[in-house]
Amino acid sequence: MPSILVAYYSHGGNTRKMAQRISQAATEAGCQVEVRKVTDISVESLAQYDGVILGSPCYFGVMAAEMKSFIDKSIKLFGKGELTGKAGGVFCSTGGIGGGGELTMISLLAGLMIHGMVVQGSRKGGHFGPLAIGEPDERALAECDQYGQLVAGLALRLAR
Ligand SMILES: Cc1cc2nc3c(=O)[nH]c(=O)nc-3n(C[C@H](O)[C@H](O)[C@H](O)COP(=O)(O)O)c2cc1C
Repeated sequence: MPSILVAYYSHGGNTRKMAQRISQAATEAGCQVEVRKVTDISVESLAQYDGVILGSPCYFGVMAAEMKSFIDKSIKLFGKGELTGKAGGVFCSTGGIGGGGELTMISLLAGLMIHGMVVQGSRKGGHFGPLAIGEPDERALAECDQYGQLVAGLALRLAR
């Protein structure tokens, strides 16, 4: 069974709620999933998973500093390509439409892609990943469900 880490930063709880919902959906889709706050884990631990999903609130149009610091520290895994070929995905919580949520997700995706990860997009809803405006509502939670299933499906196909 492929393993997935959902690693997030959250101060107010909105991004954490998305992380939990994505985790639940990916678990139901057949993966073993762990949810962790980025400030509680080491970057070295990333290497043990088949997939990694990163989530951050949008702060001043970009990801939170705690998440950027975590991604920067992942340079330790870059040299040997320890994340290359793994499944990846992202999500974001923002304060308002046009507040930088998509920019935040694209920069999160860049972090995964630069490691050589295979990232999941979406035809429906948020194309770059689930995006919540404030506390995740039913629309955002449905996107989290769909996205958790998609990334789990990707991890399952890559593990074959
Ligand atoms: C320091 C800070 C900067 C923020 N900057 C933005 C911003 O540029 N655009 C926006 O839409 N929301 C912004 N917000 C709002 C947060 O993205 C939003 O409240 C989010 O849901 C917080 O997620 P959390 O509950 O997981 O911490 C900012 C919030 C804080 C605390």
